[in-house]
Parts: sequence; structure tokens; C-alpha cells
Amino acid sequence: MAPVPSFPVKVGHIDDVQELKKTKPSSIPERFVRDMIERPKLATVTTPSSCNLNNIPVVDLSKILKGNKNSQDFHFEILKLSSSCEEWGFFQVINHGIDLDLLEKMEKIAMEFFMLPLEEKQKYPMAPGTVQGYGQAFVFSEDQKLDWCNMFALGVEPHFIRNPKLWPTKPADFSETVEIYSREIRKLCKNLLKYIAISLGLNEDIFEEMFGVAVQALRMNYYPACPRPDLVLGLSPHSDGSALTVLQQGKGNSVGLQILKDNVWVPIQPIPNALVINIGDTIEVLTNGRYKSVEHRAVTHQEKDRLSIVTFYAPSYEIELGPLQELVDENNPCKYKRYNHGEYSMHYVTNKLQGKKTLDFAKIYNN
Ligand SMILES: O=C(O)CCC(=O)C(=O)O
Ligand SMILES: [Fe+2]
Repeated sequence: MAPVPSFPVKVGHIDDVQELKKTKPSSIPERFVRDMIERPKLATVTTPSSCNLNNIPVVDLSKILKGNKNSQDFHFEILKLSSSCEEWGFFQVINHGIDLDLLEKMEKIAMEFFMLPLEEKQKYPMAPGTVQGYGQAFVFSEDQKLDWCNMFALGVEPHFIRNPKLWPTKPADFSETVEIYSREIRKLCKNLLKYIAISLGLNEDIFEEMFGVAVQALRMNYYPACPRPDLVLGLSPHSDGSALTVLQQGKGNSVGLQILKDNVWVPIQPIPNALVINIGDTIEVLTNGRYKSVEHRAVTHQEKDRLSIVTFYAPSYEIELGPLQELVDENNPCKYKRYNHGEYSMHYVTNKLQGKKTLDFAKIYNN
């Protein structure tokens, strides 16, 4: 089971942002208004000239999937993957092999879920301080700022298959679609981990063999349009506690995901039918910091709502992790301690989202 905090958590009143929009369309309660330093400064979010939009790496997976390992295409895409993971921690994949109708269906049922009446969604409440169900995750105190977002999160592997307390019965095809989708994303993650291993010159099965029965969680984030997107954040800055994250954005949605590159928030421009992949904390640790879990956040839009469907893929909780010895030498001294992944997950889900702070848990500071 996903780790759950053992301490009592008082989170105060949390407005449901969709309901707020219906009843008080121009109101931004104080708890959503960010301190100056955190505000998204919409007018100044531009892409620095050093990394024009075309540089946000796009990996054509068909060139790797179908390519013969000695072909130029295969090597070129693997090199692109490697530089994306080192320099950006993010890339988009096209020709990923997942049926586009399935992506569309997933988007449809996610939207149908969020459009249900509040009472229906609240049948699956996210308990204070936990990260599963409907509500706001990562809230631990009454004075913590809130995100302009509604979330619904579910563990899909390995133990949660259709637990009736957690799996919605509406829309009718929710569970079936989530299961098929999650199976496809699982295959994609396994393949990506193989290619990541190849790109590092490692045995291609190294991650699969190490991870045990991988844990997989699904989170759907719905960001209603916000009358003052300059004052709020859709999702607070954070890195992901996973090994890999796969993110699907709603078709035709506003641009909302931003990543921190060279101290500038760079927007990720959605590419139709592509999936956004990012490196999570686990891969940063295993690669001794060579591949980075990069800080990211979501911003809102004044007129458009936005949906993201996010899968977190991580090792089994029993696994002990630390930098791979192949990636530690005198030029690259060991930067992270060994730890149990369940403990790290517990640490992650019991702290508010705060940039890359959670990874301090694993850092060795004396080099
Ligand atoms: O909605 C987005 O684009 C970001 C979602 C995200 O980073 C997350 O759920 O961890
Ligand atoms: Fe994230």
C-alpha cells in the first residue's frame, strides 16, 4: 500500500476550485493567493533565447522501437534521449505506440469524472495528509497555500486493482479504461527504462531487475480557468518522487506545465498526441545525479481549463536504492546515500511540495 502518514493532520477549510468558480466566479480566497516571490509572473514567462522551443527535446520512439540496434536512427534517438535526461530532465515522446483512441478515451473519462457533481466525487475523499482519492494532495497545515487544482489519484499497481472504496463507478467505463491505459503506460515505462539504461552504457535490464514489482500511481489534475492566473499556481513547484513520470495533456488545452531551466520557468508546448516524460528522483539518485529530476509546476489560464493525466512509475517499496557503482568514480563521487524506497516515498508524501527539497533526504553533503 502507498505509505500513509501516521501523525494527525489539520488542513483547515479547502475550497473546491470547480465549485468556487460556479458560486463565486471572480473570487480568489486568500489561501490561494501566493506570496509575491511564488507568483507566476505571467507577463515575463518567456523562453530564454538559449533554449528556443524547438530545443525542448522530442524523442521519436518508433526509431528506437523498430530500429535495429546498429542503425544510425537508433543511435541518434538514444543520444537525444541521453542529452534530454542530462540537460532537461524532460522530453516529449512521439510515435510511442500507444493507441491514440485509448489516449482520447482516457481524457474523456477523466473529464467526465471531474464534471460529476461534487457529492459524487466526494465519495472518494482524499483524507487530510494523504495522496489518494479526490481533493488536494500535499496539504499538511491550516496556513499552507493551496493549489488552483482538483486532483483525483489512484494506486493502480500492484495492490489496488479495483478496490471499490477507491475506484469510481462513474463514468461507467472508468475502471476498465484506467486498467487498459495503465497497462499500456507500464509497458512504455519499462521500455523507456531499458533505453535509459542503454543510453548510460548499462545492462538494458538493470532497472527492471532492480525495481521488483514496480509501483504505479495515476493522478488526474484538473485546473479550472482562474480569474487571476497571475496570483495563483495550479500546482506548486516540485520534482517527482517516482523513477519516471508520464504525462498526458488534454487536447487543445492551454499551456500550463513549466519546468525550471537555468533559473527560468520554461513552458512545455503541448505537441498533439505526444506524451511528456520526466525523470523522477529515483533515477537521479541511481544515476548519481547524471540524469536530473527537474523542478516543475503548473500555472492556470484566465479563460481555459486544463487537464493532465499523470502516471508515476517507481520501484517496489521494499527496494534499497543508491547510486549505481558504474556511475561513481573519482570524478563523480557518490552524491546520495543508500536508502529504502518505501521510506523515501513516505518522506515524499508527508511533506508539502517544495521544489527539490524532498531529495535532501538522500543527499550526501560532504563533497
Ligand atoms: O499538470 C501538469 O502539467 C503537472 C502535473 C505534475 O507535475 C504532477 O502531477 O506531478
Ligand atoms: Fe510532477
